[in-house]
Amino acid sequence: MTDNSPEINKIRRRIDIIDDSILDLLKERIECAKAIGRLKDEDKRAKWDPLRERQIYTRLLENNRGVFPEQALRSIFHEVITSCRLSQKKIMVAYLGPEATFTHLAGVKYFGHSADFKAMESIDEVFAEVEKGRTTYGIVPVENSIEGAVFSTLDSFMKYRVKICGEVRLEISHNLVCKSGDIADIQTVASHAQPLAQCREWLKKNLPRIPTLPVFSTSAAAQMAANNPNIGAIASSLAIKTYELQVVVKGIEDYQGNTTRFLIIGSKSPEYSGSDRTSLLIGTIDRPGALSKILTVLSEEGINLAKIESRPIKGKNWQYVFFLDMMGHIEEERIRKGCQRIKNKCSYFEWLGSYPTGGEATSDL
Ligand SMILES: O=C(O)C(=O)C[C@]1(C(=O)O)C=C[C@@H](O)C=C1
Repeated sequence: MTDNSPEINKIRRRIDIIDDSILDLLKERIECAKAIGRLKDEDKRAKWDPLRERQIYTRLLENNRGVFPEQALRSIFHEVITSCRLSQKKIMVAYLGPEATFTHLAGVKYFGHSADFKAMESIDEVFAEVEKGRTTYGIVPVENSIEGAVFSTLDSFMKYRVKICGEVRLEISHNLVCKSGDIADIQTVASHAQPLAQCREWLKKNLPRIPTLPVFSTSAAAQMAANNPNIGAIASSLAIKTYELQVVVKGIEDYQGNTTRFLIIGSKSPEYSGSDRTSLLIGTIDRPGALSKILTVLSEEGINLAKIESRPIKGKNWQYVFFLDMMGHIEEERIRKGCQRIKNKCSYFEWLGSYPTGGEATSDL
């Protein structure tokens, strides 16, 4: 028992009353959300309303006027709103497992702690799970700021019928871990191919004679390290706790600000939110200048192209598809018109979805 001054005890009683009021208000809020959920059911309307959610954050941050730490305020209301949304409709999210991968971390960041998560063994299986309707959503990595595109994700869009529903950015820091925490015990470094590539220079300099072993996820590597004292793993901070490992060296990535962008996939894209991205998958007609004609449409319609990526079509040598990301929502006239004009100039056209932009990358959870 600490011996507190009467002043401290008085303020603590005040804090207890405030916490109880916050809890009462949270209970009242979730009941309101459930009531809206029932009304939306009657009208067969989507539960998720990204525009309304964005308005809530904007209003609260404005009213806060910088008093409560902004990032913390966002995180608190993110948990509150996702929990209210989940009270209207339970969701299950498939992710590239096992537990504690960076994709799992990104999923928790996006959907909050109240969602149910299901670990899959490959990106392909995450897509299959969503397409078959066995989970409401899936989350997959799509690009890294250092290594570029995640090809298996792009290729899966050609194979499965799913829609993009959202995006989330996570700043990634890699840790070298092993069972003892002693670098001298490490005879092999295991990880997913991307983290191994992102730490290539560090490994070459600090562990020059130690072979690397690519495995299907950072968590699989962490699991191997937990079972074998001579295996080091490059893994997330969540994996250290989950698999009871010791940190050898923190932050071994070759470049700072290493950020991965993840996509949320589902059966239906959300409505206009006021700050959206639209993704397309197109095949161009094999004619000189075909791609430049498409880019001209974008500039004529005043559409901002955020990204373009090409992928070879499997089984058709030297033929390519393009993944295009543009700023705006398909419900906006200029995007709808731009897409229609692009469609007329393509051999293949698929709208992959329009969804709220992910904002700043953060590593906090
Ligand atoms: O306002 C609504 O439409 C709600 O369903 C409530 C609520 C919320 O908790 O504030 C929950 C889900 C929606 O995505 C938006 C907001």
